[in-house]
Amino acid sequence: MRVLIEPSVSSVAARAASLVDALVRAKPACVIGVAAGATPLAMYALLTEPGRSLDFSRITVFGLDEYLGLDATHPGSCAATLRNHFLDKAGIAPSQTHLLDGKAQGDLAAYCAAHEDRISRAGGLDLQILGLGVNGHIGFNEPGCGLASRTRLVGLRRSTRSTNAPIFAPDPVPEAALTMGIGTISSARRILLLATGPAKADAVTKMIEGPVSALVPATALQLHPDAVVVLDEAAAAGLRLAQDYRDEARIVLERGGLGAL
Ligand SMILES: N[C@@H]1[C@@H](O)[C@H](O)[C@@H](COP(=O)(O)O)O[C@@H]1O
Repeated sequence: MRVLIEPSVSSVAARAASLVDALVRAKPACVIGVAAGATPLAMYALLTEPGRSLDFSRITVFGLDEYLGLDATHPGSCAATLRNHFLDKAGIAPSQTHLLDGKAQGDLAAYCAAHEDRISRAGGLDLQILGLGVNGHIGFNEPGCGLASRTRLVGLRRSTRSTNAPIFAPDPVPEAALTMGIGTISSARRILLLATGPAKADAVTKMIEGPVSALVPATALQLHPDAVVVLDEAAAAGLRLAQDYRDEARIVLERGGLGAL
Protein backbone atom coordinates (compact mmCIF):
# COMPACT_ATOMS: atom_id res chain seq x y z
CA MET A 1 0.00 0.00 0.00
CA ARG A 2 1.26 3.48 -0.89
CA VAL A 3 0.28 6.06 1.70
CA LEU A 4 0.43 9.68 0.55
CA ILE A 5 -0.22 12.28 3.25
CA GLU A 6 -1.13 15.69 1.91
CA PRO A 7 -1.29 18.96 3.81
CA SER A 8 -4.89 19.80 2.94
CA VAL A 9 -8.15 18.57 1.50
CA SER A 10 -7.46 20.46 -1.70
CA SER A 11 -4.02 18.92 -2.14
CA VAL A 12 -5.57 15.46 -1.64
CA ALA A 13 -7.87 16.26 -4.56
CA ALA A 14 -4.96 17.56 -6.65
CA ARG A 15 -2.77 14.52 -5.93
CA ALA A 16 -5.59 12.07 -6.66
CA ALA A 17 -6.58 13.95 -9.83
CA SER A 18 -2.98 13.80 -11.06
CA LEU A 19 -2.99 10.00 -10.70
CA VAL A 20 -6.27 9.61 -12.60
CA ASP A 21 -5.08 12.13 -15.19
CA ALA A 22 -1.90 10.11 -15.76
CA LEU A 23 -3.90 6.93 -16.30
CA VAL A 24 -6.34 8.49 -18.77
CA ARG A 25 -3.49 10.06 -20.78
CA ALA A 26 -1.48 6.83 -20.80
CA LYS A 27 -4.47 4.63 -21.60
CA PRO A 28 -7.33 6.64 -23.15
CA ALA A 29 -9.55 3.55 -23.37
CA CYS A 30 -9.13 2.73 -19.68
CA VAL A 31 -11.80 1.24 -17.40
CA ILE A 32 -12.48 3.08 -14.16
CA GLY A 33 -14.71 2.21 -11.22
CA VAL A 34 -16.12 5.37 -9.68
CA ALA A 35 -17.26 6.10 -6.13
CA ALA A 36 -19.84 8.64 -5.04
CA GLY A 37 -19.82 10.12 -1.53
CA ALA A 38 -18.49 13.57 -0.72
CA THR A 39 -14.77 12.86 -0.58
CA PRO A 40 -13.92 12.39 -4.30
CA LEU A 41 -15.99 15.36 -5.51
CA ALA A 42 -13.14 17.89 -5.41
CA MET A 43 -11.03 15.44 -7.42
CA TYR A 44 -13.80 15.06 -10.01
CA ALA A 45 -14.05 18.85 -10.21
CA LEU A 46 -10.34 19.12 -11.00
CA LEU A 47 -10.49 16.33 -13.57
CA THR A 48 -13.29 18.06 -15.47
CA GLU A 49 -11.86 21.58 -15.42
CA PRO A 50 -11.88 22.86 -19.01
CA GLY A 51 -8.23 23.90 -18.76
CA ARG A 52 -7.18 20.32 -18.08
CA SER A 53 -8.44 19.15 -21.49
CA LEU A 54 -8.55 15.51 -20.49
CA ASP A 55 -10.14 13.32 -23.15
CA PHE A 56 -12.69 10.95 -21.60
CA SER A 57 -14.22 9.97 -24.94
CA ARG A 58 -12.85 6.41 -24.85
CA ILE A 59 -13.05 5.51 -21.16
CA THR A 60 -15.54 3.07 -19.68
CA VAL A 61 -16.96 3.74 -16.24
CA PHE A 62 -18.48 1.33 -13.72
CA GLY A 63 -20.46 2.32 -10.65
CA LEU A 64 -19.24 1.10 -7.27
CA ASP A 65 -22.49 1.06 -5.31
CA GLU A 66 -26.05 2.34 -5.08
CA TYR A 67 -28.84 2.55 -2.55
CA LEU A 68 -31.56 0.04 -3.35
CA GLY A 69 -34.90 1.64 -4.14
CA LEU A 70 -33.56 4.99 -5.33
CA ASP A 71 -34.14 6.22 -8.84
CA ALA A 72 -31.04 7.60 -10.58
CA THR A 73 -32.62 11.06 -10.40
CA HIS A 74 -32.98 10.96 -6.60
CA PRO A 75 -30.51 13.55 -5.26
CA GLY A 76 -29.27 11.11 -2.62
CA SER A 77 -28.45 8.43 -5.16
CA CYS A 78 -24.88 7.62 -6.07
CA ALA A 79 -25.94 7.89 -9.72
CA ALA A 80 -27.08 11.50 -9.34
CA THR A 81 -23.88 12.43 -7.52
CA LEU A 82 -21.72 10.84 -10.19
CA ARG A 83 -23.66 12.36 -13.07
CA ASN A 84 -23.76 15.86 -11.61
CA HIS A 85 -20.18 16.00 -10.36
CA PHE A 86 -18.30 13.92 -12.89
CA LEU A 87 -19.95 12.08 -15.77
CA ASP A 88 -21.93 14.92 -17.33
CA LYS A 89 -19.13 17.44 -16.85
CA ALA A 90 -16.62 15.02 -18.37
CA GLY A 91 -18.93 14.34 -21.31
CA ILE A 92 -18.94 10.63 -20.51
CA ALA A 93 -21.88 9.23 -22.48
CA PRO A 94 -24.44 6.75 -21.11
CA SER A 95 -23.04 4.21 -23.59
CA GLN A 96 -19.71 4.41 -21.74
CA THR A 97 -21.30 4.22 -18.30
CA HIS A 98 -22.45 1.22 -16.28
CA LEU A 99 -23.89 2.36 -12.98
CA LEU A 100 -25.72 0.06 -10.59
CA ASP A 101 -29.46 0.71 -10.82
CA GLY A 102 -31.13 1.27 -7.46
CA LYS A 103 -34.44 0.45 -9.11
CA ALA A 104 -33.27 -2.93 -10.39
CA GLN A 105 -36.09 -5.44 -10.00
CA GLY A 106 -36.46 -9.18 -10.05
CA ASP A 107 -33.44 -11.43 -9.79
CA LEU A 108 -30.91 -9.12 -8.12
CA ALA A 109 -28.27 -11.84 -7.95
CA ALA A 110 -28.45 -12.16 -11.74
CA TYR A 111 -28.43 -8.36 -12.10
CA CYS A 112 -25.28 -8.14 -9.96
CA ALA A 113 -23.64 -11.03 -11.85
CA ALA A 114 -24.27 -9.09 -15.07
CA HIS A 115 -22.38 -6.08 -13.61
CA GLU A 116 -19.44 -8.40 -12.93
CA ASP A 117 -19.69 -9.82 -16.47
CA ARG A 118 -19.64 -6.36 -18.01
CA ILE A 119 -16.52 -5.47 -16.02
CA SER A 120 -14.82 -8.66 -17.22
CA ARG A 121 -15.85 -8.08 -20.84
CA ALA A 122 -14.45 -4.54 -20.64
CA GLY A 123 -11.09 -6.10 -19.74
CA GLY A 124 -11.32 -5.56 -15.97
CA LEU A 125 -10.94 -2.37 -13.97
CA ASP A 126 -7.73 -0.46 -14.53
CA LEU A 127 -8.54 1.73 -11.57
CA GLN A 128 -11.08 1.67 -8.76
CA ILE A 129 -11.67 4.97 -6.97
CA LEU A 130 -12.85 4.64 -3.35
CA GLY A 131 -13.88 6.68 -0.36
CA LEU A 132 -13.87 5.25 3.16
CA GLY A 133 -16.76 4.86 5.58
CA VAL A 134 -16.23 5.88 9.21
CA ASN A 135 -16.82 2.23 10.11
CA GLY A 136 -14.17 1.08 7.63
CA HIS A 137 -16.49 0.20 4.77
CA ILE A 138 -15.55 0.55 1.12
CA GLY A 139 -18.36 0.75 -1.37
CA PHE A 140 -21.17 -0.60 0.76
CA ASN A 141 -19.10 -3.53 1.98
CA GLU A 142 -19.91 -3.23 5.64
CA PRO A 143 -18.14 -4.71 8.68
CA GLY A 144 -18.61 -8.47 8.66
CA CYS A 145 -18.70 -8.73 4.88
CA GLY A 146 -16.86 -11.41 2.95
CA LEU A 147 -13.38 -10.34 1.88
CA ALA A 148 -13.77 -12.22 -1.41
CA SER A 149 -17.32 -10.96 -2.06
CA ARG A 150 -18.53 -9.91 -5.49
CA THR A 151 -21.25 -7.48 -6.58
CA ARG A 152 -24.37 -8.23 -4.55
CA LEU A 153 -27.28 -7.04 -2.47
CA VAL A 154 -26.30 -5.96 1.06
CA GLY A 155 -27.94 -4.53 4.16
CA LEU A 156 -26.58 -1.24 5.50
CA ARG A 157 -25.29 -1.14 9.06
CA ARG A 158 -27.01 1.17 11.50
CA SER A 159 -23.80 3.21 11.84
CA THR A 160 -23.76 3.87 8.10
CA ARG A 161 -27.45 4.71 8.02
CA SER A 162 -27.03 7.26 10.81
CA THR A 163 -23.87 8.75 9.21
CA ASN A 164 -25.72 9.17 5.91
CA ALA A 165 -29.01 10.35 7.46
CA PRO A 166 -28.44 14.06 6.63
CA ILE A 167 -28.39 13.18 2.91
CA PHE A 168 -31.96 11.85 3.11
CA ALA A 169 -33.59 13.84 5.97
CA PRO A 170 -36.46 13.92 6.71
CA ASP A 171 -36.83 10.61 4.85
CA PRO A 172 -35.23 7.47 6.27
CA VAL A 173 -31.98 6.17 4.81
CA PRO A 174 -32.53 3.12 2.59
CA GLU A 175 -31.73 -0.09 4.45
CA ALA A 176 -30.27 -1.96 1.48
CA ALA A 177 -27.82 -1.36 -1.33
CA LEU A 178 -26.11 -2.94 -4.29
CA THR A 179 -22.33 -2.86 -4.17
CA MET A 180 -19.30 -4.23 -5.91
CA GLY A 181 -17.73 -6.73 -3.53
CA ILE A 182 -14.33 -6.67 -1.88
CA GLY A 183 -13.28 -9.30 -4.42
CA THR A 184 -14.48 -7.08 -7.28
CA ILE A 185 -12.62 -4.06 -5.93
CA SER A 186 -9.51 -6.14 -5.25
CA SER A 187 -9.48 -7.32 -8.88
CA ALA A 188 -8.84 -3.75 -10.07
CA ARG A 189 -5.27 -3.28 -11.27
CA ARG A 190 -4.93 -0.14 -9.16
CA ILE A 191 -7.02 1.12 -6.25
CA LEU A 192 -7.09 4.81 -5.31
CA LEU A 193 -8.71 5.50 -1.94
CA LEU A 194 -9.24 9.04 -0.67
CA ALA A 195 -9.98 9.92 2.95
CA THR A 196 -10.08 13.35 4.54
CA GLY A 197 -11.05 14.88 7.86
CA PRO A 198 -10.81 13.83 11.50
CA ALA A 199 -13.92 11.63 11.37
CA LYS A 200 -12.01 9.20 9.16
CA ALA A 201 -8.85 9.02 11.30
CA ASP A 202 -9.81 5.91 13.26
CA ALA A 203 -10.90 3.98 10.15
CA VAL A 204 -7.73 5.10 8.33
CA THR A 205 -5.48 3.85 11.15
CA LYS A 206 -7.22 0.49 11.21
CA MET A 207 -7.21 0.22 7.41
CA ILE A 208 -3.46 0.81 7.11
CA GLU A 209 -1.99 -0.45 10.38
CA GLY A 210 -4.59 -2.82 11.82
CA PRO A 211 -4.95 -6.55 11.26
CA VAL A 212 -6.71 -7.63 8.07
CA SER A 213 -10.23 -8.35 9.19
CA ALA A 214 -13.76 -8.45 7.87
CA LEU A 215 -14.59 -6.17 10.79
CA VAL A 216 -12.77 -3.41 8.89
CA PRO A 217 -13.42 -4.21 5.22
CA ALA A 218 -10.94 -1.60 3.96
CA THR A 219 -8.09 -3.65 5.50
CA ALA A 220 -8.43 -5.87 2.42
CA LEU A 221 -6.47 -3.17 0.59
CA GLN A 222 -3.37 -4.26 2.52
CA LEU A 223 -3.40 -7.39 0.35
CA HIS A 224 -3.65 -5.49 -2.94
CA PRO A 225 -0.47 -5.13 -5.03
CA ASP A 226 -1.16 -1.53 -6.11
CA ALA A 227 -3.36 0.31 -3.61
CA VAL A 228 -2.71 4.04 -3.24
CA VAL A 229 -4.23 5.84 -0.26
CA VAL A 230 -4.29 9.65 -0.31
CA LEU A 231 -4.99 11.31 3.05
CA ASP A 232 -5.03 14.77 4.52
CA GLU A 233 -3.25 15.41 7.82
CA ALA A 234 -6.48 15.13 9.81
CA ALA A 235 -7.32 11.69 8.43
CA ALA A 236 -3.70 10.57 8.93
CA ALA A 237 -3.53 11.82 12.53
CA GLY A 238 -3.69 8.36 14.14
CA LEU A 239 -1.05 6.65 12.01
CA ARG A 240 1.90 5.34 14.04
CA LEU A 241 4.19 5.30 11.01
CA ALA A 242 3.08 8.62 9.50
CA GLN A 243 6.62 9.98 9.20
CA ASP A 244 7.79 6.78 7.51
CA TYR A 245 4.99 7.08 4.96
CA ARG A 246 5.94 10.71 4.31
CA ASP A 247 9.60 9.76 3.84
CA GLU A 248 8.75 6.89 1.53
CA ALA A 249 6.34 8.96 -0.53
CA ARG A 250 9.03 11.59 -1.04
CA ILE A 251 11.53 8.92 -2.10
CA VAL A 252 9.10 7.32 -4.55
CA LEU A 253 7.78 10.57 -6.00
CA GLU A 254 11.32 11.95 -6.46
CA ARG A 255 12.26 8.85 -8.44
CA GLY A 256 9.58 8.78 -11.08
CA GLY A 257 6.39 8.73 -9.12
CA LEU A 258 3.86 5.98 -8.93
CA GLY A 259 3.70 5.21 -12.65
CA ALA A 260 0.57 5.32 -14.72
CA LEU A 261 -0.17 1.57 -14.54
N1 LIG B 1 -21.20 3.87 0.23
C1 LIG B 1 -20.58 5.14 0.29
C2 LIG B 1 -19.14 4.95 -0.07
O1 LIG B 1 -19.02 4.60 -1.42
C3 LIG B 1 -18.40 6.21 0.28
O2 LIG B 1 -17.11 6.16 -0.27
C4 LIG B 1 -18.31 6.30 1.78
C5 LIG B 1 -17.68 7.57 2.28
O3 LIG B 1 -18.48 8.66 1.98
P1 LIG B 1 -17.97 10.15 2.12
O4 LIG B 1 -16.90 10.32 1.10
O5 LIG B 1 -19.18 10.99 1.86
O6 LIG B 1 -17.44 10.30 3.52
O7 LIG B 1 -19.56 6.08 2.38
C6 LIG B 1 -20.75 5.92 1.62
O8 LIG B 1 -21.67 5.35 2.48
